[in-house]
Amino acid sequence: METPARPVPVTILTGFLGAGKTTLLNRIVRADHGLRAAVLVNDFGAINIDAQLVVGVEGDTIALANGCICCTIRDDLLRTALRLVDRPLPPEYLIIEASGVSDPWAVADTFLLPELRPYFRLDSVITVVDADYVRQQPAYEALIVEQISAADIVVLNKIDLVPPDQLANVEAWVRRIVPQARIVPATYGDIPLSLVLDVGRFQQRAATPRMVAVTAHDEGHDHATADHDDHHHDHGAEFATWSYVCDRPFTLNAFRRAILNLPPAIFRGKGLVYLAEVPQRRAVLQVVGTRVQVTVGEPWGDQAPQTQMVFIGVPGMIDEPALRAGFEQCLLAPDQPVSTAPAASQTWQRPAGL
Ligand SMILES: Nc1nc2c(ncn2[C@@H]2O[C@H](COP(=O)(O)OP(=O)(O)OP(=O)(O)O)[C@@H](O)[C@H]2O)c(=O)[nH]1
Repeated sequence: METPARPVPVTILTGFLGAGKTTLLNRIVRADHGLRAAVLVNDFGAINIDAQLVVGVEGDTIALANGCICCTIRDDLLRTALRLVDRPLPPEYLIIEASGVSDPWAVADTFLLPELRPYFRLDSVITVVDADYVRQQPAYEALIVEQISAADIVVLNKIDLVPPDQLANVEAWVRRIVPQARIVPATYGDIPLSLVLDVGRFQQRAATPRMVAVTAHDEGHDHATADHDDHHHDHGAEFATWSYVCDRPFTLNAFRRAILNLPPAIFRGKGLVYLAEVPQRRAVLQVVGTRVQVTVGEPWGDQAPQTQMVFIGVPGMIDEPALRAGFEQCLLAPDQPVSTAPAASQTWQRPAGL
């Protein structure tokens, strides 16, 4: 394999489940950057929903599902990256959306391996933070802090959902974890492209030792630092995923009930939904904590209508038969009438206490 004249710049998008990485990625790929970009999307669940939600990439979108590129399917990342540069027309830019459970240090490390180093240049690690929800995940705070600590740029997202004093608190908390990073407040990942692509921030800090500030749950008690070099663990122990696929349509009202009845142990859900009320279009489900969005999206096109959903939650607390039974009850019965009024996009609120 020939070494390219200019190594391909790599941007790693990271951040906890539901923070807004795919939303930001969509903005980046739709923007007018004129680059032949390849996009690599990693979903922790068995189905790669995110790759189906990324639209309009000039080059291509490659899905890496059923594991995390920082640990269980790290070799897939290495092989895929090598295949990209071996193409007759290699990409001019590579954007990687890591799964919401991944450790960005480990993803970055892969690009520093001797196999990849000649072909790629890490440009920056961008960590997307959900300003509304980030402090409400105490069980996963260590991972969230690790993701933030790897950032060259923090996109402080969802500022539309938080009052100014909460925003100031979250920003101060982020600043304590990663004092050297640039922090960019945003709504729906709406930030200038010049702040995220080809910014060369990774190199600037490459010489500094990798020390991660670990914060206590109690605000203001930031304490020791730790070296995270060998942190390639399997996330299977920390997160459980469950997927549901079905070719028959749901009715919207029953689906709404099933989603609002999801157990609190499930804090993330996403998928494409085949709804009887809008059979010709893909409905997109998004569950982040208590917030649920169902958006009526693009026509199914060549794809046969099919519900594909992934749910992520606390291991040992997801009753799969009960979940399956709940969704089977949403299926349209053969003689059941369907509302002729087309279903519009909806926002629902799950009960608090999640
Ligand atoms: N209100 C609000 N919602 C947002 C914002 N940004 C993203 N969202 C919504 O948050 C949900 C999750 O966004 P995604 O972009 O899928 O999040 P993600 O980080 O890719 O999630 P994972 O794939 O689980 O890691 C979607 O319903 C988005 O529409 C924002 O700034 N404000």
